[in-house]
Amino acid sequence: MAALEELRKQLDEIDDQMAKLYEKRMEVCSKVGEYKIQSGRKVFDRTREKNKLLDVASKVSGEFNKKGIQELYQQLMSMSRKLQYQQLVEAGALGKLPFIQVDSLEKESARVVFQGVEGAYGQAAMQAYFGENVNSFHVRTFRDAMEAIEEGAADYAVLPIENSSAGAVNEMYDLLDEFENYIVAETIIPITNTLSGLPGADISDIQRVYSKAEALMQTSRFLDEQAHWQQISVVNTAVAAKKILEDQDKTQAAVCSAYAAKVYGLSVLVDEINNEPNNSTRFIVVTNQKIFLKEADKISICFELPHESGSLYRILSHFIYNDLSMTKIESRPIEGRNWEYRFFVDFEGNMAEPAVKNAIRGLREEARNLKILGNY
Ligand SMILES: C=C(O[C@@H]1C=C(C(=O)O)C=C[C@H]1O)C(=O)O
Repeated sequence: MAALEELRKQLDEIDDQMAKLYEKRMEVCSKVGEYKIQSGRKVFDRTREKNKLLDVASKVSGEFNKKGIQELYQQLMSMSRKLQYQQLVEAGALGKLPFIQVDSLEKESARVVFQGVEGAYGQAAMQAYFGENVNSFHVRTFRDAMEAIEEGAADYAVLPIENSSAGAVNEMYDLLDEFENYIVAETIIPITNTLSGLPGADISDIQRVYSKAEALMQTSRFLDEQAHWQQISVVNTAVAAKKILEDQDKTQAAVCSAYAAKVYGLSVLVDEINNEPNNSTRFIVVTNQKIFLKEADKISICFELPHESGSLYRILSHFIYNDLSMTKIESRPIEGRNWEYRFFVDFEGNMAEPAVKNAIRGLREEARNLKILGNY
């Protein structure tokens, strides 16, 4: 016991020195920051940091210590950069915001596009955000919707980005990177499947059930209880509902939303037949203008990283040191570059806040092809 106390005393003495040296180092870094503000030089100097890591590693012995001191210095230099970015913010040297702040969106006169057909969940999400009387049209694919926005054929698109049980809609992430369109809002709607049939039909009449394959799977427990029901897959839940109306056959039913049932004049025979209750989908509202709402509190970005050990760690440190809470991270393969990835990160904040400006500044310097997908 006495030996431990003695050793800890030694550690305390060393740490006293280290703390003083840390403070001294940061003071010098702050002078470097002032110099950079005056001279307009960039905060991050990749070559200098690389050399510094080699230099400190050469001053200690053994692989374990070489790695350890490099890790320590990566952290020290990251903190030094954070301090300098803060100085830049305080000196007002961060320039204009990359997006224009608006008080509200012009919802009434807007023309909005969704993917699918009448009665699709995308339409329900659109109406949840823009109201039932919205001026809208629909297109066949997500890409068609993104093109309609880019060309200006529509002011906004409402598109799914994530389902609570099935996860990310991968194609949307790729399209957000590819197109110069931006997220301005999001809306979450419950995805509650029903069994719907012709008015007057009874559940005992049913012999065939139509729906999209995913919806048949999401409701498999309910459907499989009726062993004699034939399950038939069609392209869309709303298409299934439409078929029931057109065929006028009481033995047929659709697995679709209550909304699609309403659109095609069907009766809900059994409500909420999902295996998983609380199944919901998050939809984003996309436009071709770089705007954000005053009360926006979430930012989505994407970036690529150099193939180096620690590069993701260094990027993520910008969130930590600016006290920003990261809410989501996804990665997608980069087309044409096997086993390289583009990262998509959501974090809390508004672009007008200094901490966010600070983080974006740092991220832009250190990540490749940083793109701000929107603040909403
Ligand atoms: C302090 C500087 O700024 C940054 C931080 C460094 C450090 O803490 O040693 C090194 C290079 C820069 O990325 C500098 O440019 O010297």
